[in-house]
Amino acid sequence: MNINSHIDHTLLSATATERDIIDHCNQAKKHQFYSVCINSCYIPLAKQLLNGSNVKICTVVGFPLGATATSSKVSEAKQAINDGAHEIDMVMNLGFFKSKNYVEVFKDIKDVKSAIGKIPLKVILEISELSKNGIVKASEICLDAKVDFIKTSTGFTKSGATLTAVKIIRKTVRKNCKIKASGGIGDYETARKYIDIGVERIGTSKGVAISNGELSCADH
Ligand SMILES: O=C[C@H](O)COP(=O)(O)O
Repeated sequence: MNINSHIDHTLLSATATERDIIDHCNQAKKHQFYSVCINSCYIPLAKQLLNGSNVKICTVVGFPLGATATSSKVSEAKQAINDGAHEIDMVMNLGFFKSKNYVEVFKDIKDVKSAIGKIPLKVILEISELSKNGIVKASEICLDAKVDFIKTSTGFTKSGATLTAVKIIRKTVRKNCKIKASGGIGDYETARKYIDIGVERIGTSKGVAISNGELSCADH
């Protein structure tokens, strides 16, 4: 199984330089990752670097807190698509969610989904901040909003993806939504475990290590 085709090769650091982005995009082309996942300021540069390749551009919206106004998230998403993004990863409004203001959580997501049309939308739940019941409820809201992927984590909190959380999401959404596991996935064996339980996409800043791990496994 070619795990590289499941990887969103991620570089979301606030201090990422143009040189870093150039190197990142070159890695993505060399390893044929599904996409690069980068901050929106670098979409034009990535578009230029990836022109003619199969590597897609994914960016983040309302990242990493999810606490920006819905209108800001919509505007961010539209601008990103205009600049060349192929997929949008938005962060759910955790404050609204913990306030049990589920209608506003839904509207926040639905407004972005409506604004971007057929462009795939992934919604980041930030599972480290949620109970098991919270993961179920957030997944149900995402289902109602007809998002394309549910994504586990930003990678910017104390912990990231867990197999347990992915299993809860999958049990909730069944085959009605894809799952992206992200945050703390740094080696081939771990990435493979997520793929084996039905995760369609891996968000990771360690794509090269994972890819090399697959190669060394294949050699044995
Ligand atoms: O997918 C987005 C995450 O930021 C990647 O997290 P990571 O740096 O722990 O691989």
